[in-house]
Amino acid sequence: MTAFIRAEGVTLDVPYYEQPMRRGKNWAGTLLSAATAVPKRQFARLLDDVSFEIREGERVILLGRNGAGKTTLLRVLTGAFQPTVGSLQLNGSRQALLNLGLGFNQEATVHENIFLRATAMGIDSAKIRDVVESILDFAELGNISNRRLLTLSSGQRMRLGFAISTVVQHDIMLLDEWFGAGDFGFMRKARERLVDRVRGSKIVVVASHNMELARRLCTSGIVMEGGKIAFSGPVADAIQFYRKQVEASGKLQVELAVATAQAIAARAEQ
Ligand SMILES: Nc1ncnc2c1ncn2[C@@H]1O[C@H](COP(=O)(O)OP(=O)(O)OP(=O)(O)O)[C@@H](O)[C@H]1O
Repeated sequence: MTAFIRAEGVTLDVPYYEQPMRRGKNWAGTLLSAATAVPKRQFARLLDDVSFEIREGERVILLGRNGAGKTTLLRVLTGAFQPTVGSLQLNGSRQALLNLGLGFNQEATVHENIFLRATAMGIDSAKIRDVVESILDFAELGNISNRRLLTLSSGQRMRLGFAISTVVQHDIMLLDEWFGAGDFGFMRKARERLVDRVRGSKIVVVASHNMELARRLCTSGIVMEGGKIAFSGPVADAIQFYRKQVEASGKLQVELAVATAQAIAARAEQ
C-alpha cells in the first residue's frame, strides 16, 4: 500500500466565546457584570484554503511563527478536527505524537491505562497483551504498574505516554516538536526510538522551530502564516523563506519601536 496525504482547500473554522469586559465601578458592580454578562459566540478561521500533497518517502517540516497554524494542521491530519470546508485524504496508518497525556484516566492504574490508550490508538487487544511488558520496560514503570496514574510524577506519565505511542511502527508519523520526555537517560533512549520510528515511517510530518532538525531530517518544508501556506518546497528553500520572514518581522518591529520613540520625543519637545 502506497502512503500519501492529499489536502485540497482545507479550511477550519472553530467556534469560541468572547467574554464581554467585566468591569464595574466597584467590586459589587464587577460582580454583577460578571454574573449577567452573556458571552458572544464567534468563529475563528484557523486554517484557510490549505492544499498540498505529500508522497511516500517524504519527510516534511511545518515551519512558521507562533500561532501560524502548524499544530492545528497536525490536529486536522490526526483526525482530531474535521475540516469545515475542503477535503483530506490519508492513505496509511497514523501515529501521532502530539499530546502524550491524551486519553489517560487518572483514576486507572498504569497497567489499565496501557489498555485504554492502546485501544484508543486502534491496537487490538491480543496485540496489546503482547506489547504490554515491553511498554512497561521501556517506560521503566514495571515495578509500579498497579499504581493509579494520579500518583505518578509528570515525567513518569510522559514516559508512559511516549512508550505507548511509539510501541508500534506506523506508515505516517505526525510529530509536534522534537520533544524531550523524562530525565536525561530516558531522553536519550526516547530519541533513539524516535529516530528509529522516523526511519521506519513512509511519511513524516513534524512541526518545529528547529532548523537543524529540519535540515537533518526533512526532505521538504511547508511554511505557514496566518493559517495559510506561505511557501511549500524543498527543505533548504523553505528554511530560507522562513528565515527571511522572521528577519522581516524583526525589522518591522524595530522600525515600529523607532517610529514610536521618535513620535514620543517629538511630542515631548512641543
Ligand atoms: N480552539 C481554538 N479556538 C480559537 N482559536 C484557536 C484554537 N486553537 C488554536 N487557536 C488559534 O489558532 C492559531 C494557530 O494556533 P496553532 O497552535 O496551530 O499555532 P502554531 O503554529 O502551532 O504555534 P506555536 O509555534 O506557538 O506552537 C493561534 O492564533 C491560536 O490562538
